[in-house]
Amino acid sequence: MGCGNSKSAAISSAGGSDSVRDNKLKKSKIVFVVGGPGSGKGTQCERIVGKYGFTHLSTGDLLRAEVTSGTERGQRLNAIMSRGELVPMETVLQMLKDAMLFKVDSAKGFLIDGYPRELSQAEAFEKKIAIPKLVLYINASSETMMERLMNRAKTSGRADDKAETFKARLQTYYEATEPVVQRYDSKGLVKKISAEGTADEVFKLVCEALDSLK
Ligand SMILES: Nc1ncnc2c1ncn2[C@@H]1O[C@H](COP(=O)(O)OP(=O)(O)OP(=O)(O)O)[C@@H](O)[C@H]1O
Ligand SMILES: Nc1ncnc2c1ncn2[C@H]1C[C@H](O)[C@@H](COP(=O)(O)O)O1
Ligand SMILES: [Mg+2]
Repeated sequence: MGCGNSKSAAISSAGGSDSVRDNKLKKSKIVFVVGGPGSGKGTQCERIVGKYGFTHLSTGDLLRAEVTSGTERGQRLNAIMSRGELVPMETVLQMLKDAMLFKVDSAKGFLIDGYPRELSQAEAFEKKIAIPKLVLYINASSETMMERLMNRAKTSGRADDKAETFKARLQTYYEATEPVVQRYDSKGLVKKISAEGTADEVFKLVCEALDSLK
């Protein structure tokens, strides 16, 4: 895959035994970026990378790369994603961990965009990878998200940028992902960002939240 997230690539990049590499991950600065479909997670992550030099990993991008590679697994994933449903956690967590291991030596911190999307994903990540330092909750109304996605659909080529799929994704988001925000809020880790303004305005709020991390 484009980001080199295969097990062997991860091993040759990070060096050391499995437990040494796992320990490096455990100590890394991890920020979850959570929000509804089209809220602007990817847009803000791009800007954060520019200013803070974090490594951005989007689970949606990792999955789409697998789809593009044309494997049988990619075809199965594509069918699930086109329906607006979540793919099995084992698949996405292994892809994510491999991608993190590949970058662990050079990353100043990780922006994990689109994961966790359900409570079981949060629990598995904490058990197998690390506890996040912060959760950036990118919050926009369903009307704003719909409008943004319908705009993106004109150029994105994404199979899930359709009105019907948006409704399913939104339902998945409210039912499965919002409880994740509540879980981390109760631990004091959530910074809620209003994403209704322009991308520049939202970025200002994001920077305030990230600066509080130092
Ligand atoms: N603050 C903003 N104001 C207006 N448009 C925005 C803003 N932020 C993002 N957009 C636009 O909205 C669309 C969705 O943004 P983006 O792809 O960043 O969302 P996302 O949360 O990553 O979505 P997904 O979950 O579907 O991957 C894009 O076309 C982007 O350019
Ligand atoms: N963490 C995830 N778990 C299950 N499925 C996922 C995850 N991240 C992405 N996906 C699937 C389902 C989403 O609708 C699509 C697109 O993701 P996005 O983050 O919106 O690009 O991929
Ligand atoms: Mg995105």
